[in-house]
Amino acid sequence: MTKGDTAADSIVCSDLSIAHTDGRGAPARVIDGVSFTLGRGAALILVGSTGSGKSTLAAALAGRAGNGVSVVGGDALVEGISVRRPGRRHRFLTVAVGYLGQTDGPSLPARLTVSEIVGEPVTSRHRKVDMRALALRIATLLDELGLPLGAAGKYPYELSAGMRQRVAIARTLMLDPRLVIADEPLANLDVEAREVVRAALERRQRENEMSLLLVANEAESVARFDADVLALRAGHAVGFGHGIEKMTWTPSSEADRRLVSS
Ligand SMILES: Nc1ncnc2c1ncn2[C@@H]1O[C@H](COP(=O)(O)OP(=O)(O)OP(=O)(O)O)[C@@H](O)[C@H]1O
Repeated sequence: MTKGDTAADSIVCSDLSIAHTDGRGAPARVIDGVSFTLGRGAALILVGSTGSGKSTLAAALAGRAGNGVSVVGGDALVEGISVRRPGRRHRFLTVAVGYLGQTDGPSLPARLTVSEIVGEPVTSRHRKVDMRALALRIATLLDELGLPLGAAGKYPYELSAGMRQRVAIARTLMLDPRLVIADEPLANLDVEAREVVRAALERRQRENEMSLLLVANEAESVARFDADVLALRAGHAVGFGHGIEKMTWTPSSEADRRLVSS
């Protein structure tokens, strides 16, 4: 597949297993045999208690699994690219998929301005950059996300936690990704800012058929993005359905059900 092609589905995850190794003992499986399909322009919300593997799965699907994390079974095609063996197409995967990690907002690079942070996906990939066009694009994104005029020149320490989170989201959207994978995108946001972020994502879903995979333990986003819900417990899929009401659960998943409906 070249950059212009579009895979029929955004994600086809087939019996995927992922392990963490700390360099000492045997690898520990943190995702075990997970399967699902995310269609073009559709949304999937990952739910589950802490440590259930949501962040590990999200990062691996985005091609951003860290050191010591590896696919040990099955595979996932993300925008047509195997996350198990992406090879030279890893670069394309990171362009096609806008990724927001759980700590991206709180840990923005301290020495860069907001403008440099949001523009980095462009400046790090292209030798020649039209700086005026880039500045305009950054300003438009910041404005869409409700950040004040003047934020572009500020450093992370000058911003509130909610502003930093929205800067990280602007960076995620910078390259107009086909798919956004975002780990707790609404963390640190007040009600108003949550709505601004949901609107920005939903508009791209509706107008550009951008697909969404979100880690989010909250019901409002499920309805807003008309999402499928996949519940994880200890790396296993224990519930799945379109919207919370229509989920099918494995037996003995009472606690997981309460987590989703709360
Ligand atoms: N770098 C790592 N090395 C070894 N084990 C890890 C590493 N990162 C996470 N784990 C383990 O993998 C499992 C899944 O963690 P993960 O962060 O993916 O879960 P989560 O559902 O996203 O949790 P949370 O909601 O707290 O973010 C946990 O048991 C965790 O301890």
